[in-house]
Amino acid sequence: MTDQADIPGKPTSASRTTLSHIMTSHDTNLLGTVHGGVIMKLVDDAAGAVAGRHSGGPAVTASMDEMAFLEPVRVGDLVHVKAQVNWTGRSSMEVGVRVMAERWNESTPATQVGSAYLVFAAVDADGKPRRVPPVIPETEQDKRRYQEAQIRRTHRLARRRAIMDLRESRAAEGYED
Ligand SMILES: CC(=O)SCCNC(=O)CCNC(=O)[C@H](O)C(C)(C)COP(=O)(O)OP(=O)(O)OC[C@H]1O[C@@H](n2cnc3c(N)ncnc32)[C@H](O)[C@@H]1OP(=O)(O)O
Repeated sequence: MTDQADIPGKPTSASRTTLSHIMTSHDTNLLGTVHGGVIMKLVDDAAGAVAGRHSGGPAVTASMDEMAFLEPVRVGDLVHVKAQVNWTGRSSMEVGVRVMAERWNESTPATQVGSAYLVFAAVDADGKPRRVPPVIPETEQDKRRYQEAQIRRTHRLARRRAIMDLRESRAAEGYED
């Protein structure tokens, strides 16, 4: 991999994307509202487009966390999935997603119905991580999101390290689970 300092940065706005979709009866759960998995698919699609655009090539979902469903989504809702790169590491990008919904045939303002944070890894033709351009936050909101993403990154790594340490110590004590 080349040194990241060689890769010019890209502003947040260069890859920010909105994916819009009208919910139909095919999207419902047994309660009659829209299935959470349908929303998660749209979230992954929008975030994947952003990660691909920012990194200039293929990118895969490494994790999805903090998927929050704030309000039920209904048949006939026009859903807008807004995604942007919040933060970049060496080969990974945190993409923040905000899910908005409005009635498809009414001019009332859209309300927020969900949010999520996903980590994508940019990969080469062999599926190995490759370096990504550093994201350049532009607005104060972008800068806040960058700082918050760094906090989430620190917590993800600390949680993973703590769990690995626990497993290693249990294995050393002879536990086989
Ligand atoms: C768009 C789609 O639908 S893709 C389909 C679903 N996704 C997939 O199939 C991906 C399957 N997973 C993989 O291919 C691999 O695990 C990869 C590419 C994500 C990571 O590969 P690894 O060999 O573990 O590479 P490595 O440990 O160097 O991680 C690469 C980067 O991803 C980050 N990363 C890896 N796993 C995770 C995770 N679970 N959560 C958050 N970040 C992660 C690392 O911190 C690292 O970031 P950095 O380079 O910015 O420091």
